[in-house]
Amino acid sequence: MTAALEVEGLDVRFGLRGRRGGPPRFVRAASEVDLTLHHGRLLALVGESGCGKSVLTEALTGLLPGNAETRGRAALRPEGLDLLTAPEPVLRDEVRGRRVGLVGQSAGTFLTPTRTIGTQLREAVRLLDGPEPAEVLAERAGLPAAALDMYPHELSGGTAQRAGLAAALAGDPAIVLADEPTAGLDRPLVDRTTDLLVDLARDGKAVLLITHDLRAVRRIAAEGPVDLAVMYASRIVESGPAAEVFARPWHPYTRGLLGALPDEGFVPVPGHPPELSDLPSGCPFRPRCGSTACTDDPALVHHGDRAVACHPAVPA
Ligand SMILES: Nc1ncnc2c1ncn2[C@@H]1O[C@H](COP(=O)(O)OP(=O)(O)OP(=O)(O)O)[C@@H](O)[C@H]1O
Repeated sequence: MTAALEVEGLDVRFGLRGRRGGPPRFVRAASEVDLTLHHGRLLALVGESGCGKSVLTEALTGLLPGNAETRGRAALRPEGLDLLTAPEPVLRDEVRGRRVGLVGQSAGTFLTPTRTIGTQLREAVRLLDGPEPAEVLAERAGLPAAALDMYPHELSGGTAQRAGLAAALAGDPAIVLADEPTAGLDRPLVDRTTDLLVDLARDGKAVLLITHDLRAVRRIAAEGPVDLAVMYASRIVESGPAAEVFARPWHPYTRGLLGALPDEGFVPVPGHPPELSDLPSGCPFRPRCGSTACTDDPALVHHGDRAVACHPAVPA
């Protein structure tokens, strides 16, 4: 497997306005995050709302707000350009759209309302020196040819999402970051969109899919080149080939998320995640975990192609 992007020890924290004279306060939105996107594979990043998933894509595209501070490294391969420290003109002119494509939630809302989809796609191709005409991009994104002559308000939610995906592919980026691309879509459209993302991975792209929808990930994991990373309270707590993690989840939080699926018992994970502005020391999952064998060391440790931040959880 060839790495397209290697993230090591990524910390993102946001400064909060504290009481005058009081200690500085921070939200820790990403803590010591290690993850690698590989050409030809899709990495699904899952976790409860507010655990830091979107902040990761913002950090990787230079789109964090002004009160953010980052540490660590996010090296674009092969040459190693660090996305965390690259100057904004480099990110704007060489990275966003050309090497890293971004598909957001409600991607269609990024389209200009007064111009047809075809006009906007052709312009994106021209500006990004894209190798494929708008018609081919539309086909790859599953967008019907007739949609090219339509205006954004004439598209259904699913078609608008595919138009956004086509636009993200205009510069033929090797990496595609999709942040909740299936939010608000019905089940057949969720399946269609996730299948398209798996197809992009099969074509050699490195795809990051951020989602709440574990059921959708389980479906594509059954046959696709799919890895899974589970995030909890700003940390990656488990990762590995998705089919293996679904078959044998190690971390109690991953087991809890799977147990909350409708056909797996529908039992929510008890309790609530901690405030990211007041993270406990040691394992952040401890208050919600039934284990009595804790070592209180939450570092993510690799075991072959899997990794887990819960040492008692690893089978002997
Ligand atoms: N500019 C900011 N200042 C302070 N805190 C912020 C800022 N932006 C985000 N956060 C906090 O960072 C944390 C992570 O946010 P993020 O949007 O990445 O969560 P998420 O896992 O993507 O959630 P969701 O699935 O609901 O989108 C949240 O607690 C959020 O409130």
